[in-house]
Amino acid sequence: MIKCKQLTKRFGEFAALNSVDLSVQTGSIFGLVGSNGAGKSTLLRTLAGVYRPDGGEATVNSQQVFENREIKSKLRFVPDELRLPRGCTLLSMGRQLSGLYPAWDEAWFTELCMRFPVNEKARFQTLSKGNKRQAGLILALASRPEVLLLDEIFDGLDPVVRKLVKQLIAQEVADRQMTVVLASHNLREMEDFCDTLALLHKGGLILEKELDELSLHLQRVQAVFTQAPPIEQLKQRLCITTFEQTGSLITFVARGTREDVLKTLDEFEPTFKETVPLSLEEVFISEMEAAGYDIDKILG
Ligand SMILES: Nc1ncnc2c1ncn2[C@@H]1O[C@H](COP(=O)(O)OP(=O)(O)OP(=O)(O)O)[C@@H](O)[C@H]1O
Repeated sequence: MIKCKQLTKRFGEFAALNSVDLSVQTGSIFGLVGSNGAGKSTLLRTLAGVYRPDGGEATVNSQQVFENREIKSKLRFVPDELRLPRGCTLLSMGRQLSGLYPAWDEAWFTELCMRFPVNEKARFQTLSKGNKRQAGLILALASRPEVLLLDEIFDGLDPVVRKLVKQLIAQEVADRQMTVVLASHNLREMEDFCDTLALLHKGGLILEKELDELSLHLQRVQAVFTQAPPIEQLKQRLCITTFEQTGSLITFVARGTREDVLKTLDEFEPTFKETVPLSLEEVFISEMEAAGYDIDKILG
């Protein structure tokens, strides 16, 4: 399990991470979202042991990560801009890393090089941005890490490769209980992939929820009434987060299970009712507004 307790990281006087508490279950995929400068990369780098915390702690399996060789050998971090020594290729890097990571799997490395459309013999500097990312991920996966930390891994990848990346990671999580933390700006990308999502803002964690919990407890409902319903009473009976009325059609988002919300709505005798799925972005926006945050200022 990964844990951050009151984790703080400063650059000079500026706190890029400010007393962050979070835990990531072993064998889960944890998504970090937030606007530019929220602290996502700093959090990943601190979890990877690149930065020493200035306060609190970051642990993997109850051990501090910073300057801990044993933990670091089980963990791989793929930064958003991977830099490798001049002149090296994916193949030559693989040879070097095979001696450094005890769990390195050469057969898996060869298979990954075949499955990704990247030239393993080309000089790394000459690869495209997307191919560099793929190379970084191949090197990380081939070392069979227990913990995989990914910064904007989907950026610059085409849809076919994005799907392959998701498949491979999901397979490693299912087969070996690998734990994944990934940062992204793109909520939609995380929607069908993460078990838990956390939102960082100005170095603080403002929301952390399991995806099932997020989507099961908010319903968007459309309903039609022959006679205007008592709106205030309806709002009181249902825990409504957003409400709109266009003629006889009302649309609202309410908290609760689908069954409970529709049952309560029946008391007002609509002539028509249906629930419409909410996107993860909409769920997040409702949750943020409920927590008193101005979403436009946060997600930019
Ligand atoms: N090495 C550094 N020195 C000084 N300030 C830094 C350093 N690294 C990050 N910061 C600052 O810390 C804050 C958080 O940066 P970080 O890169 O973690 O954000 P982010 O959420 O990953 O942003 P983005 O989505 O733009 O990549 C920013 O204000 C950034 O300018």
